[in-house]
Amino acid sequence: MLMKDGMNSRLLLDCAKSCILASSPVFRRQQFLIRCVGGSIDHQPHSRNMQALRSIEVDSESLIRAITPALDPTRHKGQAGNIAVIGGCREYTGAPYFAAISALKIGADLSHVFCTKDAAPVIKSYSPELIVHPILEESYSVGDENKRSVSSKVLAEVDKWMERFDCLVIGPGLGRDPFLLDCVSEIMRHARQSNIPIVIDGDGLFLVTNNLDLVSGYPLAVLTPNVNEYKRLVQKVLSSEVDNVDAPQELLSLAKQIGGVTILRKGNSDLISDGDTVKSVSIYGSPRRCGGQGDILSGSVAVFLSWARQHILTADSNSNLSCKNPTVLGCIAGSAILRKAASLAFLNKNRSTVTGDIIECLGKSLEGISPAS
Ligand SMILES: NC(=O)C1=CN([C@@H]2O[C@H](COP(=O)(O)OP(=O)(O)OC[C@H]3O[C@@H](n4cnc5c(N)ncnc54)[C@H](OP(=O)(O)O)[C@@H]3O)[C@@H](O)[C@H]2O)[C@@H](O)CC1
Ligand SMILES: Nc1ncnc2c1ncn2[C@@H]1O[C@H](COP(=O)(O)OP(=O)(O)OP(=O)(O)O)[C@@H](O)[C@H]1O
Ligand SMILES: [Mg+2]
Repeated sequence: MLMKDGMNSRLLLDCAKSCILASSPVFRRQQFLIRCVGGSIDHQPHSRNMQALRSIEVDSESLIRAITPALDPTRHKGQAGNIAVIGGCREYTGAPYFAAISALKIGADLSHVFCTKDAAPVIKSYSPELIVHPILEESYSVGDENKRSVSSKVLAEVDKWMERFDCLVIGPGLGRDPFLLDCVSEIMRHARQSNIPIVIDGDGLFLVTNNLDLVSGYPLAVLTPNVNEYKRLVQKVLSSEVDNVDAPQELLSLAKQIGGVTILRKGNSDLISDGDTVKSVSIYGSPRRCGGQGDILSGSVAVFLSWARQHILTADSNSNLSCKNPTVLGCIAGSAILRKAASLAFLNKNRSTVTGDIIECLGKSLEGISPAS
């Protein structure tokens, strides 16, 4: 293995782990299967693409060390982050929980969930750590004549808290009920007026793809599409099918076309662009694809984005970060921490790894890069 300039021992350890795992028959079979279905699900099957990805790979560990705040005894509750997840309905209670608890496990001080009335007791029962607001309503529980008043009530409830949040995560487990999505559109408009960053995932992406004006031209918006969500976004915005040969260029065009929002395209490498620059995070994660990993990512990105914003505001001009966009920095850091946690969880649990196991490794994953003391 060649030692590159500046490659530290941790990176070498990562490479060594990757090599050991890459030589295992199960993992090789997995990679083979992924390549077989290549074009449609994987955005790095082509050698041209792989070369391009290598050239835009970032040193995520240095970046994480730079933006992670010290555990300083002079700081008070809230200064390390107050995050709100808007999601959780009759069908889905796991996704908002995963996103909100991940924010706390990364190091945010407070994590809220705004969900439907049915989902709230369930989410509360998962964890006393979360602050759960049972305020959203779906069409089945609201008569047509009440829609306007219910909608104003929902918005007033969220507005009471809005200014206190460092970032909103909109969409994990939100569902697709039209009335609920109308209310969430209003919440997004208010967040935007207050200059609060928004991470949009899951059903939030379903909403935004059909209403691009909600995020278009808002530099504090982050979209985190998975393979299906990305396909829908490309079809809608670029009026074409996904191009797996020149993935970075396509992502750049997409982000630019939506007015400079930041997009994190999830896959075997995570690709990030704000329409100006493209970065890749390819550090080894896990071959396990259990549902919920995207939810961990959205909660993690929200915290790192808030920290990056704080860092940029307070750092002197000598700060040696090559990129100064907090949304891009948040995406890089969130992706790297999730992938490291997934790899740690997989080392212990192998095929039985589930999302909860990965969440339990988030702290260790960050500690390995930026120790608390
Ligand atoms: N433990 C949990 O609680 C977890 C909950 N999760 C939550 O699940 C939600 C969906 O996220 P996902 O990742 O399954 O969406 P995705 O890959 O686009 O779709 C897959 C296929 O399903 C279909 N489809 C989806 N919704 C539909 C609907 N309402 N009605 C009809 N069809 C629908 C979809 O169809 P299409 O959109 O292509 O028409 C596609 O074929 C989201 O809120 C997420 O946060 C996850 O985070 C995992 C852990
Ligand atoms: N093929 C892959 N190889 C390695 N890692 C991957 C692969 N696909 C996704 N990941 C990792 O898993 C994370 C979540 O991506 P995924 O596509 O599972 O999101 P999702 O479908 O939105 O998840 P969720 O089930 O939470 O909705 C990505 O950020 C990436 O780090
Ligand atoms: Mg998802």
